[in-house]
Amino acid sequence: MSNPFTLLSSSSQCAARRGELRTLHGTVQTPVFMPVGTQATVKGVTPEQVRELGAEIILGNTYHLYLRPGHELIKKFGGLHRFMNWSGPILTDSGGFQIFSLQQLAKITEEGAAFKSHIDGSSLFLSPESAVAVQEDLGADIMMCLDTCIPYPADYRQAEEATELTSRWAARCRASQRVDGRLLFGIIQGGMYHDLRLRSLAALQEIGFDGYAIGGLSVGEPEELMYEICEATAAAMPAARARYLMGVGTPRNLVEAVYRGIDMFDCVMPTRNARNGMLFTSRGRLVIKNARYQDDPRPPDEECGCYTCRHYSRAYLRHLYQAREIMASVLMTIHNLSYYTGLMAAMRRAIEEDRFLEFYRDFNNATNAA
Ligand SMILES: CNc1nc2c(CCNC[C@]34C[C@H]5C[C@H](C[C@H](C5)C3)C4)c3nc(N)[nH]c(=O)c3cc2[nH]1
Ligand SMILES: [Zn+2]
Repeated sequence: MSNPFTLLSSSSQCAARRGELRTLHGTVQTPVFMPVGTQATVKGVTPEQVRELGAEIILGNTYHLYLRPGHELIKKFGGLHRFMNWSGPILTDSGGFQIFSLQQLAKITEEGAAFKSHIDGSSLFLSPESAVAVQEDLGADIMMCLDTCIPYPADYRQAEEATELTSRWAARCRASQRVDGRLLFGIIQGGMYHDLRLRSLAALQEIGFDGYAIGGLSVGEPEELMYEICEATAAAMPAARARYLMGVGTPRNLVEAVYRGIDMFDCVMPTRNARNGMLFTSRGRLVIKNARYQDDPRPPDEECGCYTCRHYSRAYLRHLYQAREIMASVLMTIHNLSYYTGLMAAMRRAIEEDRFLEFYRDFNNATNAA
């Protein structure tokens, strides 16, 4: 299998690296942040706005689309790209995480995961084979194996059993995949146990995947522990393949993880927090409903060139938010996603110019000062 990832340059100072990932719908520059489009839309913004604010690839989800409107309907409409009018790459998660985060409703067996729909309570089942088939019906460019996301904390035996099941499911995902140029990533589990992480990675490499994800992090563990597991696992992952840290994270998390050699990220924070009136800026976070912004004429972030920062004041955004206007979510989502894509572009440039350590220090000084 040819390798879709090209390593363009590596920092001489740390594990940060600059690459590109070729997919059927275009090439993605890494490190990259992938905005989340849970139900076939990046909430509150059009695909044109998502493209305009700098996103190259978005994330969809098997679990939600499997439930509503159903992957057969989307397939009938030509797949997720046509259905949602997004012509760029799409990565879909397998649904493993949702099934386990809806823990109380799921029953895990060797065969797969039986669970109750959170929409109408109907009984559903996802096997490794059906999870891959649904992602193929959706037309995903990058698919994720069905895995068991180990909760935190978990004892060694629980983590070991779940990790070994994830490896057996990964082999079934790979074996059931159609040969049509779409990419399939394996997901490393292992809980917070280094030996299980290495065992999980070795089992996935034995099967062979187009890229590898670090799963089972950002599940409530202390940030320092997330960095420790991320660092040790990334260092053991094949340098020639893309590395995806699932569900991460805050701007600081992204910088710390790129420093440790991660290439790809997804997180609901920029979009979800925007809808809750929380803005990310180069000077730290800004909670727009705070009375201090009532007559503040400045844009959210004076160093940001996004549509929202070019045209609107904090006072106006606070007014919209207090008035529960739809435009509040639209404008603040545009800013937060622009901030995230801007941060990734700045990191890509810093790695290209081999000055990532300087970038890392400046970022910490700016956000610590806030
Ligand atoms: C937040 N921390 C975290 N996330 C995680 C995810 C989901 C990634 N985002 C996809 C997702 C998840 C939800 C919310 C949105 C849309 C859709 C449903 C797909 C992003 C994970 N997904 C899988 N398959 N396995 C994990 O171990 C895992 C660990 C995570 N740790
Ligand atoms: Zn902005």
